[in-house]
Amino acid sequence: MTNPKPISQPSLARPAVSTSLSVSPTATFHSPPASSSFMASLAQRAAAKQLKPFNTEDIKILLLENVNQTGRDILSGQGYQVEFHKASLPEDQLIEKIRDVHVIGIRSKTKLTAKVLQEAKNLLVIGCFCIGTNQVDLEYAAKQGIAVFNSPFANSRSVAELVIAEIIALARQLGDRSNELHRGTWNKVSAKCWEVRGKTLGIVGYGHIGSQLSVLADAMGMNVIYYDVVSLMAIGTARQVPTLEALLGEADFVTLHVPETPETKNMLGAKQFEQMKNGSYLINASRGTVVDIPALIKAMRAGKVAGAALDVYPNEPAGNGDYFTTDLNPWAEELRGLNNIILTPHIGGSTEEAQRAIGIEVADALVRYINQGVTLGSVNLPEINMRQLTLDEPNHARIIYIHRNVPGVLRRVNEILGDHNVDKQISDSKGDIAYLMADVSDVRPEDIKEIRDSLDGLSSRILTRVLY
Ligand SMILES: NC(=O)C1=CN([C@@H]2O[C@H](COP(=O)(O)OP(=O)(O)OC[C@H]3O[C@@H](n4cnc5c(N)ncnc54)[C@H](O)[C@@H]3O)[C@@H](O)[C@H]2O)C=CC1
Ligand SMILES: O=C(O)CCC(=O)C(=O)O
Repeated sequence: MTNPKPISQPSLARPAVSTSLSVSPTATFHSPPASSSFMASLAQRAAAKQLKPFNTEDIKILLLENVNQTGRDILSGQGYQVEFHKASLPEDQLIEKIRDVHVIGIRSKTKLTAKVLQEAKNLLVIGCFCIGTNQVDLEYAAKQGIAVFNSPFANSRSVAELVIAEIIALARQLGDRSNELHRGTWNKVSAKCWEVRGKTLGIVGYGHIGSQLSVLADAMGMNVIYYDVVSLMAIGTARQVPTLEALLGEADFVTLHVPETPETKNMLGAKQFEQMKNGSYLINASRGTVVDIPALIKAMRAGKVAGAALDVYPNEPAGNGDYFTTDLNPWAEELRGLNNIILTPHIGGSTEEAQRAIGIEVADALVRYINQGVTLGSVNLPEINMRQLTLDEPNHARIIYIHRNVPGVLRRVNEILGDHNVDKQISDSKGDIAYLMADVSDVRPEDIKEIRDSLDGLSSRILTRVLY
C-alpha cells in the first residue's frame, strides 16, 4: 500500500452556498435525481443542503478532449474553476497540470497511468466523458482514493447507428465508388455488391452497443448471431453461439464490441481471419488493440476479407490534424492504400445527442461526488448513496473515510465517531478498498477538526473528507 495521499485541507469556515437556492421554512428531504442536469433539477433540490468541502471556487477542474458544453456549464455553474482544452495533452504537460487540480475530465485519448496519477496530489475524482475506462489505471486510482466515473451507455446508440451505416457501405463498396467519383471516375459496378437482407451479422460482445445493434440489424432482415464471455438473453431472433470460432465461421459481417482488456488484445489475428468466411467483412469500433492490423492487411490483400471499417487504432493522435501517418502507426500507409476500407477517426460516439447526454451525466456525477460524496456509478469504488442533508440540519457533517479493507477498521472509526450522534452510516468495499460514509449531527467546527484529525491518524486511511 502506498502512503496516504496528502490533500488540501478544507477550511472550517462555512462553505459558500449558492444564493440561488431558496430556503423554505417547510423544507423537506428530496432524493438526489438519478441522472439529470444540475440546472434542470435545481428547483427539486432547493431544500437540500449543498455540502461543500471547500469554497466552491477553490475546486479546480481540468477538462481535456473537448468535453461538451453541457458538462462545462454544469461544472462552471457550481462556481468551480474550470480550465478547458480541446485536445488531450502530452504526458509531460499533463503531469504538470494534474498536480494542481481536484478533478480531471477526459475522453478516450488521455492516458491516466500510475505514473501520471502519482503526481496528482490533490486529485479527488476523474470523469471519463465516454464509455471506455481502459485509459485510466482504475486500480491505482482506487488505491489513492480517487473515484472514477464514466457514462456507461449515453453513446451506445450512436455507435450502433454508425455500424449499421458501415455494414451497408461495405456491402455496396460505397467508400470506393464515392472516392472514384470525387476523382472524376464513373465506375458503375454490381459485381460483389450485396444487399444486407438475409445476411448474417456476427456481434462479438453483446453488451450495451452489441445488443442495440442487434435490434437494428434484426429490423433490416439480417440474421444476428453473437458471441460473449457471459451467457446473455438474445433479443428478437438473435442467437448466442458458444465460441468466437463458431461466430467467425458463420458470419458474413463480424463486428467487435468488447472492452480493451488483456483477453481482447489481438482477439482478431491471422488465425481468426483464416476462420472467417471467404469474402466476409470486419468492423471494429471497440478499441484499436482488439485487431491485429498487419494480419488484417494480409487478409484483405488475399481477398479473404472483402472489406473493413475501422474507427479505432492502437495509437491515436491527441487532437485533430494530419497525423494518420506511419509516424503514428507503422502500417498507416498500407491501410490507406487498401480497397473497400472505411477509416474513421474514432467518431463512434461523436454525435450531438451523445456528447450532450454524456456531458450532463458525467458532470452531474462529479458534482454529486464533490459536494455530497455519493459514489453511485463509480467504476472503481464501492457504490454508496446516502440521502442529502437538508437545510433543517444545519449543524450536521458528512464524514467520508476511504480506507484499506482490513479487519478492525469499523471498530476504530466508530470509536472516533462514537462520541457524537451518528444519524446514518453506510460502508461497503470493493476488493482492497472500502468506502464509509456517516452523517453526524450537532457538531461544532472544532468537533469536525478533531474527527478529521483522528481519522487521518488511522493506519488504514487512504483519504478522509468532511463535508458540512
Ligand atoms: N468507437 C467509439 O467511439 C466507442 C467505442 N466504445 C468501445 O466499445 C466497447 C463496448 O462498449 P459497450 O457495449 O458499452 O460495453 P459493455 O460493457 O456494455 O459490453 C461489452 C461486452 O463485451 C463482453 N466481453 C468482454 N470481454 C469479452 C471477451 N473476451 N470475449 C467476448 N465478449 C467479451 C462483455 O461480457 C460485455 O457483454 C467499450 O468498452 C469501448 O471500448 C464505446 C463507445 C464509443
Ligand atoms: O468520444 C470519445 O472520445 C470516446 C468514445 C469512446 O470510445 C468511448 O465512449 O469509450
